[in-house]
Amino acid sequence: MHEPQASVPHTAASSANSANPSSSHGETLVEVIPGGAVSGTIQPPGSKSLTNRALICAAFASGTSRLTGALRSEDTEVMIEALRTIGLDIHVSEGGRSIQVNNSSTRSTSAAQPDPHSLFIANSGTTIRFLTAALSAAGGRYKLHGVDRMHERPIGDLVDAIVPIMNGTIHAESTNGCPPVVIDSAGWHAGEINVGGSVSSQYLSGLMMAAPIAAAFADSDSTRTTRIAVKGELVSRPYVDMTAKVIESFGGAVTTVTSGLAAEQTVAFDISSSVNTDGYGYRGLDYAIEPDASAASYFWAAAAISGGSVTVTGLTRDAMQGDVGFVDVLEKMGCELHEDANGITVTGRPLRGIDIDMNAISDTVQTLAVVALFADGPTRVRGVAHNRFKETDRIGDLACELNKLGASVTEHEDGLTITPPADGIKGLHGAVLETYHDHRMAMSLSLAGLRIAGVKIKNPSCTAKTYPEYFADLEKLIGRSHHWSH
Ligand SMILES: O=C(O)C1=C[C@@H](OP(=O)(O)O)[C@@H](O)[C@H](O)C1
Ligand SMILES: C=C(OP(=O)(O)O)C(=O)O
Repeated sequence: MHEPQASVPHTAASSANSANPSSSHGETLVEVIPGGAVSGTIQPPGSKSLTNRALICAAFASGTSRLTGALRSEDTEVMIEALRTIGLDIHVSEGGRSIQVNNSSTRSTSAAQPDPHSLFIANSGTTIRFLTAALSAAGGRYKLHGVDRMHERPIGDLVDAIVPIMNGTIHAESTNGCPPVVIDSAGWHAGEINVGGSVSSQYLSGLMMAAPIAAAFADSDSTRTTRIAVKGELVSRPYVDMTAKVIESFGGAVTTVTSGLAAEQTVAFDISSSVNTDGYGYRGLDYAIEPDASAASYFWAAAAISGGSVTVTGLTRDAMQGDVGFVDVLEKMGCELHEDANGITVTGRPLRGIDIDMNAISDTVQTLAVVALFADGPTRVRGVAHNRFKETDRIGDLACELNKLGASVTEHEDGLTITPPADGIKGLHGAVLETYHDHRMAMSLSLAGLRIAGVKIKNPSCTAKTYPEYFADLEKLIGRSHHWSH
């Protein structure tokens, strides 16, 4: 797998609502046809973050684990393929929703292996960060590499955190501490870990999940507690709380420490695990995965933009994913919310611009930015400097594309201000928009087409990273076809 591949539908070309193809430059474009209020009920596929966490824990758990409601997409496929490469027996069924991880097989994590395992992880941040930590703890020789953009996404803070506690060598090969990552490890030794948290929370999450793996491979201890302290700021905090919950489901224990820390340490986590008789730090189990809350943001946004009413089922405020908090952002903008045991409904109302810190829910910034085009005044997004290190620069590139639609978007070091035209929607117009191989750019920008004619999204198959069926699902929800052109 080298370039994202999507099973995208080409249905609209023959539909009554579709227009004629408007581009013939050899590129695929998708255009959502403007129409009325979007109302309906939908359930997105499983959470990427939970699927990849559960896969890591299951791979180092005793016995068999069965994950249900899992996500099948490029980001989870590269994780599964990497785990198979090191010897895991993984069966995928029910269209990817069910994943069985059998741990009766022998993992190939011996430091004596002659050649490093070559693990291709495309552009999956969770996969490379979680595996770097887990495999350095398990021991063995690996080279983790991906697409060009992955080799520009930082991992230096994670490598620097591992060096002092690992027996062996680990280094990031590209400039500025970016992948490929080369590991030659005989496992971790005991000791406190310090990690930077200002670029990505995934480093900390990876180390937390790796701690029970390291304990399992230690000769002497059958129980071990590892302290992992964060130096300075910690971004995307809800993902760390999610990590703690997954670790606990698979048999570990996590305690949050906020006092008695050294200078510069802002928070620490004590991860405890006991190694069972099979020699694993985790215990296999049946594990149900929530629908993806970041994916849900597009459908809630569709209601907000169009003045409709959309229910996303399978997600409530009790969800483990912080991104369900996106509904509160929409409420702040004027939308109405309704929650019951079944899910959360957003009903669109006249939208007002807001000033909001989105550090905790940064994957929904692009969704919000598109909703903000239709508000009565400017929206200022703060606290998301880390969005520059994702699939693309999600501040600069986002501002560039929104400006093409007629809004006035200013870039700040930590976010952006989206100012809709003075004459509102009349001042917005269609454009051909770049997606920068960023699934969230494609999914969010396409929503502008719900109310603006001629919004054409380039290379929509990049949604395969986390949501291969996105445009098919959107089409079902909005009840009319979008139009494809080549
Ligand atoms: O831990 C996770 O599952 C994730 C953490 C976030 O990354 P950062 O911590 O880099 O913000 C988020 O953007 C990503 O999509 C998934
Ligand atoms: C940032 C993202 O992914 P990752 O960091 O896991 O590649 C994302 O899915 O928006």
